[in-house]
This record gives sequence, C-alpha cells and structure tokens, in this order.
Amino acid sequence: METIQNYINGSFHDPINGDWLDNYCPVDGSVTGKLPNSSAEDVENAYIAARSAFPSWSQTPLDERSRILIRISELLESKLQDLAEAESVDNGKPVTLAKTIDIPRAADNFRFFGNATTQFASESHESVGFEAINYTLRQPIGVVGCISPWNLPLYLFTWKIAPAIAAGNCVVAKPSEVTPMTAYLLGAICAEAGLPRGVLNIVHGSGTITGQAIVEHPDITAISFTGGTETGAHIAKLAAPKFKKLSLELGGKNPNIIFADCDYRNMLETTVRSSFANQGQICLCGSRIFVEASVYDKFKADFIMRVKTLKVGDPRDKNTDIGALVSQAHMDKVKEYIAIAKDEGHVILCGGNQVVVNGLENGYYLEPTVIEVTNDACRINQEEIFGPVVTLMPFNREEEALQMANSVKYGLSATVWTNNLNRAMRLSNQLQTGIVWVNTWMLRDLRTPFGGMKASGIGREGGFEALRFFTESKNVCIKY
Ligand SMILES: NC(=O)C1=CN([C@@H]2O[C@H](COP(=O)(O)OP(=O)(O)OC[C@H]3O[C@@H](n4cnc5c(N)ncnc54)[C@H](O)[C@@H]3O)[C@@H](O)[C@H]2O)C=CC1
Ligand SMILES: O=C(O)/C=C/C=C(\O)C(=O)O
Repeated sequence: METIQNYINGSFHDPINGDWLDNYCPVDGSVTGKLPNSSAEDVENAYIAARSAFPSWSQTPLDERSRILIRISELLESKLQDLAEAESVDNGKPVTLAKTIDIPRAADNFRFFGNATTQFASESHESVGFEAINYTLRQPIGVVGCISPWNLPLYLFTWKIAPAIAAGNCVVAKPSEVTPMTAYLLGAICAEAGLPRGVLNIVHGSGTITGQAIVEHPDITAISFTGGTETGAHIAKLAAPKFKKLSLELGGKNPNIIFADCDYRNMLETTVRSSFANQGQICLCGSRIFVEASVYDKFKADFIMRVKTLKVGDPRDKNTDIGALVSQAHMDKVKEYIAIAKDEGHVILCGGNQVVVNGLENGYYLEPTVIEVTNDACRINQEEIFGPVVTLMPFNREEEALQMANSVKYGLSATVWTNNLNRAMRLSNQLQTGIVWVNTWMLRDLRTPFGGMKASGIGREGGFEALRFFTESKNVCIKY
C-alpha cells in the first residue's frame, strides 16, 4: 500500500486535517494506497511556499531556469519504465502507451518550455511623430494554479506546470484525485533536478475540496484547467468575480470526416487510433465518424473487421491495445451511453459489452464499440462519452458533413480525410474547432496554439501562447 503525500516547499507532508482518499487501480479494481484529501489549509501552506519562492525564481536568469527544466526532462526520461508502469496502474492504460506517449511527452513538455523561455520575446512600437517608444514587458504573474484531469495524467499535468515555471511563476498544482501517482513522483524528480523549493507545490485531493480551494484562493490569480466542460463552467463562475486569468481546456465531440478520395489505408489505420487510443479517453478522439456515402459500406465493413482485432486486456501485456477505463464510475457512465444508444434504436455494429479479463475480474474493461446512427441530433452524437465508443453515419455532400460537424456545442478538434486540396482548405476555414487535422490525427507540434472553441474552452495552450497566458503584459511608453 502506497501513501501519497503533498509536496510543499520542497518536502512531503500529510494532509493537515488527516483526511485521506483511497487510490483505486482500474486494472483490477483494488485499492493500491491512499492520497491526501487536502483542505484549504494545505492549499494555503502551498500558496505561502510559492509566494516565498517567487521573488527569487522570477529573477532567476533564463538560462538557469532553462537548465533546470531540461534536467527535469532528462530525469523523466531516465525513469521511463517506472513512470510508465505507475501511470498504467493508476489509469488503466497499456504500459506500452504510457511508455511511448505519456511519459515521453511529459519529458518533452519540460524540454520544450525550457528552450522556449529563452526564445520568448516581447514587442516594441515606435510611436512615429510623438518622439516616443513603447515596449511591452511580459512579467510572471506570481502564484498560479494548475488543475489537471485523469486521462493523460503526467502528460497534461506537466503541460501546464512547465510553461508556468518557465515563465517565472511559482505554482500550486493539483492532479486528478483518480490518478495521483506520477504527479507525486514528479515532486521528488523536481527536487533532484535542483528546482528551488516552493517553486512547484503539489497538493492532492478531490476537486470540490482541494481544487475549489485553489480556484477560490484570493491570491492565486491565474488558473489553468483541463477537464470536463461542466467543471470548467463552475470554475469560470467562481473565478469571474475575482477577475482571475483563466485557461480552460474542456471536452470535445470531434468529427472525423472521411471523403472517398482519401488515402484509404492510412485513413483506416489512423481512424482506429483516433477512435480508441487511450480507451477513447482523449478529448481529441474523433468520436463522430462521417463517411461519404459512396465508400460508406466498404468503410463500415473494413472498420468493424479491424476494430474486432483490437485486444482488450491486461495493460501490462505488450499485445494489449485497449486497457481498462479509469474508474468504475466512468465505466458506468460509458455503459449508460451504450444503453441510451440501444434505447434510441441505433445499431451496435460491434462491441457494446463489458469484458471480464482473466485474473483481473474486478477491472474496468469495455469492448471497443461502434454504433451506426441515422440522426446526428441524437444524444450519443451530441454528448461527450469519453470512452471507447464511436458513431458512424454516411453523408452525401460536403455541406452536409460540415453542417453536422459543426452541429454540437463543442469545438475542440476535427479531422478531414481528402486528397482534394481545395476542399481541405475550404473545410478547414469553416470548421468551428480550435484544431483541424487534414489526413492525420494527433500530430502535435508543441509550438502551435492548442485549445477549443464554444463549450470546449477558452484560451490556448502551447508554445508562446502558454508563455503569454502565464505572464502579464505591461506597456511602457518612453518619450524622448
Ligand atoms: N480533457 C478533457 O477533455 C477531459 C474531459 N473529461 C470529461 O469530464 C467528465 C467528468 O470527468 P471528471 O474526472 O469528473 O473531470 P473533472 O472535470 O471533474 O476533473 C478534472 C480536474 O478538475 C478537478 N475538479 C473537479 N471539480 C473541481 C472544482 N469544483 N474546482 C476545482 N477543480 C475541480 C478534479 O479534481 C480534476 O483534477 C468525463 O466523463 C469526461 O467526459 C474528463 C477528463 C478530461
Ligand atoms: O496534446 C495535447 O497537448 C493534449 C492532448 C489531450 C488533451 O488535452 C485531453 O485529452 O484533455
């Protein structure tokens, strides 16, 4: 049994009120240990540590900040196997996925922002005719809050922390209470890398107690959050009267639009991935598949055949494609949507059932599920399921596909498969999403703006956008 502790001011602490949560392992449903359910007092201690560290950290030369961030990145890489196993135990994802995607990306996040901060620059404006020059300072905000979800635990936790500290802020961060382990391990790694104490403080606990205490703290003036849309709306409501800076990366219900003229093999293989990677628990997964009518039947047959080959099973087995869903509660939610689909009269083309894995009978496993729908307005095409469930629907005209793609309240990402350049550019202009992938999916260049429109959030992460978020700009006007 592992006891996870808060990491505050460079050392590990139990929660002040002695309140703990169980940490469940989705692989077999067992309790692996406990984590603090931190109170506002713990958050206050984390804040005080961060505030004390700020004057020195914000004045630390960029080269030195960069060196420490890159050292964290190297240490993450050197502990790849252990971190990948820990992520898999906490989250249920295949170890191979954590090893090839989650942990390398966490390391990349630190390396990228360690380098980016040395390249970040501000503007100047010569006020011609006024004998004046304006220049913009981009100063760190102070103490900022980072709150992350359970689907890509270390990947998304570090995607927020790395730019925040690279920009000179000190951080109070909370990982999801469902997947706390790799965030806990990160504390020791940061200490080993020489990150001064108090720069990063990690408090564990539930959203409604610990998370909310961070959002409501009067002096934590910027919040970067990734998670569900409802939680994002709640956080926005709390933060608005306090005029906090907010970055909200929320849910998605992303269209995957397939035209007959695409590179079929590449599309088919990528669509399997964009549908079911990480058990479909990525906000960017293409959960609504729209296929041009002339290739619909062929695609349906090929896709189902391919999906049926996916192996659901023990996340530690290197042949496993689909591991466990993150929790009993989440699996129940996904199963409920499958039941809704049946009630609404849609056809389950494959999957739809819970899987009992030999030796792991209490784990949370579901078959990859493909559902044919005839009406885009139905609940399973409008609401975020966030699991291994996709819908299929044919379309006849480009305008029809576009209309359906934009018909949801979300606007995170879209994928378009076509070899017609004009069409690709036309759709890219008109899709109401923050990200459009053409003939690919999840190809990530960390310099690009990342985030959604509509109910998928506000603000953009990534590259200099993140460094802008984590700094206040101040204009200085000098008359000469
Ligand atoms: N990136 C994404 O798009 C994600 C979307 N989701 C969606 O959200 C649904 C709910 O999943 P949850 O785990 O409940 O996500 P959530 O939005 O409740 O949790 C995300 C993070 O926010 C924290 N949190 C929750 N309530 C809070 C509050 N009042 N104040 C501050 N922090 C708070 C949580 O502790 C966690 O660290 C999922 O079924 C899925 O549809 C979930 C995770 C990631
Ligand atoms: O690649 C990224 O930066 C982000 C990927 C996925 C999410 O943000 C998510 O699933 O929440």
